[in-house]
Amino acid sequence: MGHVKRLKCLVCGTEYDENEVMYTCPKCGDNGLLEVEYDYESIKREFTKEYLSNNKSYSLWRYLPLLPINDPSKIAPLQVGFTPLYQVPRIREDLGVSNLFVKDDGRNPTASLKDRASAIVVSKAQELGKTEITCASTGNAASSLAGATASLGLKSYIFVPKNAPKAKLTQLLVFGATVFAVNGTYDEAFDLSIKATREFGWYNRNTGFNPYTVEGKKTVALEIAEQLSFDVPNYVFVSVGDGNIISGVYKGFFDLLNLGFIDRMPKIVAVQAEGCSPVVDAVNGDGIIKPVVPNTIADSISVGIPRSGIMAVKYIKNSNGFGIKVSDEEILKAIKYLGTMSGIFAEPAASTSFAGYLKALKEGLIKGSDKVVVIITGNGLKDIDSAMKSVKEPIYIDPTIEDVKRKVMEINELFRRR
Ligand SMILES: Cc1ncc(COP(=O)(O)O)c(C=O)c1O
Ligand SMILES: N[C@@H](CCOP(=O)(O)O)C(=O)O
Repeated sequence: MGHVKRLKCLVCGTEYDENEVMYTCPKCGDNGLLEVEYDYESIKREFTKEYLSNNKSYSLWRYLPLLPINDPSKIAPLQVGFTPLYQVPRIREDLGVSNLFVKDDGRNPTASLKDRASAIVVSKAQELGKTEITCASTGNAASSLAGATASLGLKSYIFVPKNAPKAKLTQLLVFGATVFAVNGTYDEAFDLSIKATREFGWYNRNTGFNPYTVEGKKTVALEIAEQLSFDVPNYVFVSVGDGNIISGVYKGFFDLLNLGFIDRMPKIVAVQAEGCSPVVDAVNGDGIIKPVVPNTIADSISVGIPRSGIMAVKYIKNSNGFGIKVSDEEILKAIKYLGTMSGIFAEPAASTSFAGYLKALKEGLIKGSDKVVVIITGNGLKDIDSAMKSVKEPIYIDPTIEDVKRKVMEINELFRRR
């Protein structure tokens, strides 16, 4: 058995046994997000530094005692997690900063951080005997769910906006999901998937509904802490849509604090696009989420009604973090800068966190000596049409060495004139 003590409603505080409820608090309805609370004293007996040093698993299952899994024989087989934490030396030198790290979570099996949540939810579904799982998504959560269900032979029913980036749609189809391409927004797809859950009895993975997505996403923070030998950063920069990833980041560090692995919490920084910033506005304002009509190139964070928003705002404030907004132009520039200076390829929603870091540094909100981790949440290959907007066209040539020579001379001439 796992070490979950209870589920607690974030809104009214009612406590439930983990077998008592499946999704949100019955008293508060769809707003009643549940937090998963653990028996830290029993975890402490199992999960020690010695346990970690003897552990040969380099995936999120390395942290099994800290996860809500009761039957480890049911866990999903894809290799999720333990993504690289880079020191990015060229960027450090260019910006004159000494302590920057970039966590590349685009290196997960379906190329986004969402794999962490899907691994847990699908394993939970197996424990519950559910073979049909649904979710609403802008594409990444969906492809992670479809990949995880494919690995186990389960069925997935996916609701995505019909204009989701083609690579994300392609992943879904290749993984064999049943795809409902909704003539509407992600927010509409979300409501539809909840209705379908109630209609057909499918298990639902949706963020802000299923309490276990945060538990999967928190493993990114557990890894960051371990990769930094538990000397945690001052700041962690996270792109925000629904606010579920950032809640997971907080929760991971919070668990480690309660277990005595770390002695302070990093400040968690939310980054959103100027055209869709309900969480940042709430964090920097009165704390209340006001839904918006999204308008940003970063499709994955194009979320007008942040379903984990209440939790995200609470956690960001608890950590003494802050929120920052960036323009679409800054998001595209960050894709190019990160790619050119580190070899890391981020999709727009993922480069948003890095754009926020650059802006916070420029505006003096953080110092060059601060220890900072920027999380890259999804791979740039997910949305090459947007990435192409951040770069120039290639040099088109005839297949002759003369043409190559001519172009090289032109390039050298351009450099001389600069
Ligand atoms: C690549 C990427 N980055 C960031 C986010 C934001 O995560 P959240 O919606 O949990 O705030 C998402 C998905 O929502 C995403 O797919
Ligand atoms: N942009 C997200 C929306 C939902 O993702 P989730 O993991 O928070 O449920 C996506 O990737 O679809």
